[in-house]
Amino acid sequence: MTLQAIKYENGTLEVLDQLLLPKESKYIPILGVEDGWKVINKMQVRGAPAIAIVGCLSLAVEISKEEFEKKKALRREVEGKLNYLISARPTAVNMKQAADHLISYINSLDNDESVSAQEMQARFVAAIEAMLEKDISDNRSIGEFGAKAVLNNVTDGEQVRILTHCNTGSLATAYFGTALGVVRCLHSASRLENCYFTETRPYNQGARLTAYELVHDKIPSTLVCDSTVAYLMKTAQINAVVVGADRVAANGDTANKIGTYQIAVVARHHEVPFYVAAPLTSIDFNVNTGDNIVIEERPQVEMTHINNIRIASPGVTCWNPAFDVTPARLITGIITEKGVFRPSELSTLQSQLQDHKNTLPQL
Ligand SMILES: CSC[C@@H](O)[C@@H](O)C(=O)COP(=O)(O)O
Repeated sequence: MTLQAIKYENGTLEVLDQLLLPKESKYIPILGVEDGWKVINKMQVRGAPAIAIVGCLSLAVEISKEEFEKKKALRREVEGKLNYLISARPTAVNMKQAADHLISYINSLDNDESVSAQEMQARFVAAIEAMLEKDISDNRSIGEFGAKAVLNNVTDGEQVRILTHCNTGSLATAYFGTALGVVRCLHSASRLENCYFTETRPYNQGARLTAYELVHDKIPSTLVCDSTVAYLMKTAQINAVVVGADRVAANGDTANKIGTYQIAVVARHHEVPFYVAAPLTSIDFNVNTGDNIVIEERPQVEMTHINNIRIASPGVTCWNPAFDVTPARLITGIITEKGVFRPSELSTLQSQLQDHKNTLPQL
């Protein structure tokens, strides 16, 4: 049984507090948008797809409790609150894509005179609830396409050694995961020899969260320090690197957890294929290249302290960017729910992105 970080049922939402993991598994009740914004901003919930799902579900929780006599009032509230949720963290694009789509949807319901205020409210909440199921099925497809791509490069029956970074599993998505979904698929096909994964300083998504998931699922795995990657590739014959994404630019440049770029450089040096696994909602066709992606900078205290204990010398100055951008030329393929694409093929995906939008409630 894979971990469930987001629990939602009939207008009630709880999220696993990822700041307490692995010491404590405690769920936080989310009573509305303000709670949703806080858990995202404090990184109690993190990972691009999970941020979007929790943000939108927090809105569903809030508006489910309200009564709207006028459709315009509902539309205004939805638009204002979605824009507020986008501001919780800037780099991952999934919340923004979800907000844009939901705003178009609420506008279309508002303009449709046959739809009452109550029906508009119910249909809007149902549209958000559908995101959960869609994320799970997209992750399964990403896992299958990714496993196939990795296995294409090895002989029949050979087991593979994968390296991943950060946390991209059930804790970062609705369920199953993206890059970690690929690892899960390889493992269930008995084709995974080992999954190596980095600590991912300073928030330690690897040591705390990926370790928690892999141990929980009994997947063969080894934790390495971030600084071990080059030596690992020299000595362990890694078959592929698979990482997630927070925002993929139209040219394929990819923003992901800090440290991803240096892993891609090392992978190229050692001729190891480097894959990005991400749903279509992580691709931002409005941004031409990675130079235009805003990189979030986090508080210094995340570097100087671990669990409130100071590890860095007092008075030191820190720089704590949460993400970096891997240039498209270092990326072998982008694994999506529609298949694996070279960065140069991304433009052909734009029409499929339109299909994806059409699978959500018809506008
Ligand atoms: C499926 S999660 C993909 C990315 O969001 C993930 O790799 C990552 O960088 C998460 O960063 P975080 O700062 O923990 O939200």
